[in-house]
Amino acid sequence: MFQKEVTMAIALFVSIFLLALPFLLFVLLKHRISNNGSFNRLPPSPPSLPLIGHLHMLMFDNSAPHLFLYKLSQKYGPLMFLRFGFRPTLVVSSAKMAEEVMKTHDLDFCSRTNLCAARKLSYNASDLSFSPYNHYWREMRKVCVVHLFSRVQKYRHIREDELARLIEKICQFSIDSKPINLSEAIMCFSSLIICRVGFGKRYDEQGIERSRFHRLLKESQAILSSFCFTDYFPFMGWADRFMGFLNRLETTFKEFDTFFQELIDEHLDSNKLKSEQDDIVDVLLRIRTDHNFSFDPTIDHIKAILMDIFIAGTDTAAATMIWVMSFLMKNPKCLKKAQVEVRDLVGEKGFVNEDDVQGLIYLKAVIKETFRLQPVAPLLLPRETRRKCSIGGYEVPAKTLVYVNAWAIGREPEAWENPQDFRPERFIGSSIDYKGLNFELIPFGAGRRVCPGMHMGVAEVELGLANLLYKFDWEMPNGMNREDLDFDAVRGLTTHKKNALILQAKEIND
Ligand code: HEM
Repeated sequence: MFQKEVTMAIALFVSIFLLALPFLLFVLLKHRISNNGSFNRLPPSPPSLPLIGHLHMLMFDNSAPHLFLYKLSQKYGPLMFLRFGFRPTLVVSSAKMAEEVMKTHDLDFCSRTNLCAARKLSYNASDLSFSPYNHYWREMRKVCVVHLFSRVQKYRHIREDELARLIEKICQFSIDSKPINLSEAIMCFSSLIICRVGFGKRYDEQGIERSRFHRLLKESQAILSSFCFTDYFPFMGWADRFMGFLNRLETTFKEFDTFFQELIDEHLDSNKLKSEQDDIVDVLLRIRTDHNFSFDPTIDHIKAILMDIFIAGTDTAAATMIWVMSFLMKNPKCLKKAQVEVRDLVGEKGFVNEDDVQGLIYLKAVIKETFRLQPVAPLLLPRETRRKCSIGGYEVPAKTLVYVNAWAIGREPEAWENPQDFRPERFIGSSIDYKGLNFELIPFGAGRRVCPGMHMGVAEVELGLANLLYKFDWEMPNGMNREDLDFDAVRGLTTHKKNALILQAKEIND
């Protein structure tokens, strides 16, 4: 899809290029002059074409963006400068440079860029994920961390309840000796948790509301990873309109807005605001009136934060669980070790709770190793430089789009002994963690923009996996063996496994 759009973009360009050539040469010359020759000090860059820069390279490469950028960085180094249309882009591909960007120069690199779809869906960047670094973001993030993201323990009963239901579902497949589509079951588990935590609702698994929720989630993910001309060529808004992108964006936004408005109205009507078991909509409505903001918070601000939770919180945890289970299936020794650990620790109790999970050293190491090899947001979220700055001996212009390639960093030979092995043991007894302090492992990012939902996501992943390993033995379905398991990924905001993980579960008490 993305490639088709890029091909059309290039076709359009070829046709207007010759007409616009004199004007473009003038703009280019002016740009060089205004940069005062600073082009010489930019990080290394592959040869580029006039106007489109390096966009054509994306077109001729079939791989996902993090793989494409990784391959290029092998040749041009850990700091690489690209230009996608009119947008200067910096690609960071080593732990050392990531530390420069997200720690030493975090204040210069901690803004977000103004991308067309993200701006619209985030109510003009009134959320946390896509807001530029400014006073609004600082205040909103502080309030959300204190009142929302710190409530991990409050939602423990929801996670444990949904897990019990997931286990029941898998047991049924096990009794019927039928293989289960684990990808689907885990996605369902994760989205039920986020709906209950976020909106206080348990959507019926087959219900209309649930399919509405899923359709909106899929559409928003697709739109956010689609190619939009204006993001790279500011004067090409007409092309987005012509290709129907703006209509699609407007329709999706309206559907979202209606969905959130209905949720908010229901919460206001049901007068739940003083309830003990309040969900995130309740909390947001309450802090809107109780907290002394320096700006006037509106219902649109609340909707924007809900959008964040909806998009950032739903499938990240599920994708992580699916990748971990895939890695374990491929590596039966690791699977066995993880199962022995959890069964020894929990004994006959019948269920692993969140306190038990704290004692699981090997499983935590397996999760870290999976994050090293397959972070679910391999390019994190793109950042933008707030001003011209120097890094690694090079100069980076203001308003440069910055991609930190966490996927490339996880495979960096300098950072790991034998980076090609699968070997969770490397993390046992090691102080390396994913909390944003060790730049060789940054699946949640680092610095001011580090993921605020990390603890919520990890709680769900650890609890879910511990129980899947405790309750069941896992085998490939009839006719398949471990060699058939692939690790192909679909490109998108979150990297999902391309082919569903279908396994045969066997309850250990059988
Ligand atoms: C395993 C699960 C998760 C992973 C791997 C993950 C990963 C990430 C990454 C890589 C970023 C970008 C960090 C950066 O730019 O440096 C991010 C940002 C963010 N995440 Fe997560 N995330 C997860 C779960 C969650 C959950 C459960 C929520 C909410 C309930 C959430 C909310 C957010 C928000 C709001 C941001 C934007 C922060 C900002 O720009 O200020 N995430 N996440």
